[in-house]
Amino acid sequence: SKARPAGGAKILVAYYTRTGNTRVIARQIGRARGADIFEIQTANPYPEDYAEQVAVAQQQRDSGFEPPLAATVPGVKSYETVFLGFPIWGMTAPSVIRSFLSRHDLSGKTLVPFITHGGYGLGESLKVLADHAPGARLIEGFSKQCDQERETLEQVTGWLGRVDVPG
Ligand SMILES: Cc1cc2nc3c(=O)[nH]c(=O)nc-3n(C[C@H](O)[C@H](O)[C@H](O)COP(=O)(O)O)c2cc1C
Repeated sequence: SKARPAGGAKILVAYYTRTGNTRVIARQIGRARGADIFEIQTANPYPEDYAEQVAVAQQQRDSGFEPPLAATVPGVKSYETVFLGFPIWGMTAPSVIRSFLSRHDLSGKTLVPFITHGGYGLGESLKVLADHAPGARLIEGFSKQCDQERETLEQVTGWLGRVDVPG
């Protein structure tokens, strides 16, 4: 646990990322507020392949599955404020965010979302937070459009189709 101003509230920054966009924001919040940082991870890794990941994410979203977490936050009770970060997947929060909220009691805490998306907005994600952390004080957070893996892959595929090299 990092040093923080005397009398300051204890802050946790918990985030999930696949391609690193959300991590950039998490680290900046951590630096600026002297907060503890926790990377949310699934016990079983998701597919590396983008198309496979989209299919898994959609299946887990539609079935309401909560994938097991690799680890939980030690001493979550001691935090007064939780910044919670994630990308938008299939117009909502990734399933692992529901797992996280089910496994950590955030009642009485201030919950501040920070969300990255590929251009289609926040979808159902704020409702997921309200439903799965009903005792938390959910305040307006931060959101930002970021690079999309799909777009990068399409552009690279297009470019490679035009590259005239042996092999
Ligand atoms: C499985 C999957 C589903 C996605 N679905 C959406 C979506 O519904 N709307 C959207 O705007 N972006 C969508 N994206 C794009 C991500 O939200 C965006 O690239 C985000 O910044 C990724 O954050 P990260 O680098 O922290 O993983 C999706 C990405 C993935 C991998």
